[in-house]
Amino acid sequence: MTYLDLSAIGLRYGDNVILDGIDLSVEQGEMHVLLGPSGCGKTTLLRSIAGLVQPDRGAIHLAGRAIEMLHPKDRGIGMVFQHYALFPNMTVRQNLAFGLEQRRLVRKVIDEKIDAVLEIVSLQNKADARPRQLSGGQKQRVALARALVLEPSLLLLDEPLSALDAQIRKRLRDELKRIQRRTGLTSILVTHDQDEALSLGDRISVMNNGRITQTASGPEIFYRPADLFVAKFIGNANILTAAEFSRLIGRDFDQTAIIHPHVFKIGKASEGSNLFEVAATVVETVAAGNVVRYVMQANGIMFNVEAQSAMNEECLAAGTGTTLSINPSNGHFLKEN
Ligand SMILES: Nc1ncnc2c1ncn2[C@@H]1O[C@H](COP(=O)(O)OP(=O)(O)OP(=O)(O)O)[C@@H](O)[C@H]1O
Repeated sequence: MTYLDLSAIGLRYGDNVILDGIDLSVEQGEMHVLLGPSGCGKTTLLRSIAGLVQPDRGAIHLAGRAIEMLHPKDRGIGMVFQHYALFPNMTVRQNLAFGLEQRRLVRKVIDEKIDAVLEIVSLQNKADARPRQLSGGQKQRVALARALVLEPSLLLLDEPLSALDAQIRKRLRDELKRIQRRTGLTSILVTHDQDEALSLGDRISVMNNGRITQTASGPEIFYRPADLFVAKFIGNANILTAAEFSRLIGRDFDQTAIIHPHVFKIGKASEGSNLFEVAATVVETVAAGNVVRYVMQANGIMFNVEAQSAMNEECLAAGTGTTLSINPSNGHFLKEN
């Protein structure tokens, strides 16, 4: 069931079109990710939903109610930003109590709600700490708890992990997914990081120049990008023009081929199959833990190949000749303009 519905949202700043007629439906309980390069309008779209920016046109419905004319505080929407914006002189409990006190709830109810949400974000033992005594990851969990404790009907997350270092970022990413599943809170998360989008999003909308180019599940976006922009932005697929792919496989072909590096198999094709076989030369080898990444060349075309590596198994050295097989049904093909 559609829970949040955006229809024809448009916004200009002067002559610049920032949001160019955005239509988007988000299901109840969904974690929806807005993914796109810097400046494509992700944050502006998120702020439009929250009411912090007023679009020039379009309608926004949340749980069946038109909200585009409502004041931000009347929309029942929670927001978490990249920078935590916690009150530095207040404890974690006081930071969380702030919004609840404004709602004039009695102390006992406030404390119960705070305890419940601290348990969700695993910070029960930090209730009396001040922000300066917390790590970046813990501060961001407090910021998340502060939004959750107000029981919003929609949660908006604007690059919530991007100020954190790589290891904490990955841990908090997994935790965020767990918390979102546990609370069942309909959420929209903005990021420009494809790994984050693919691991967090039930569905992903890829944005470019104020438009949504594709909305689909992570695997669909990854393996079946709707256009070249999405193909280039997501993952590390080999993108070969029709002419290049024709040269590679030695047959006429009239579409751009999107072939992920792990789709190439090292070794001969099994007989009777419809696999293509090409003779290739290893140009470069990088052993990266459980995978080996190769740059290979065949018929004058360079491309990336990725193979699983086993312990005690030699990788192919640069200069080695090998045979590659490709199953075209594991590739994705786009008509050329
Ligand atoms: N108040 C404003 N006045 C004029 N232009 C603005 C304003 N706010 C944003 N913009 C412009 O709108 C465009 C979209 O900005 P937005 O912050 O939504 O992009 P984004 O996709 O979130 O980028 P990033 O990932 O870098 O945060 C940018 O070109 C930006 O310069």
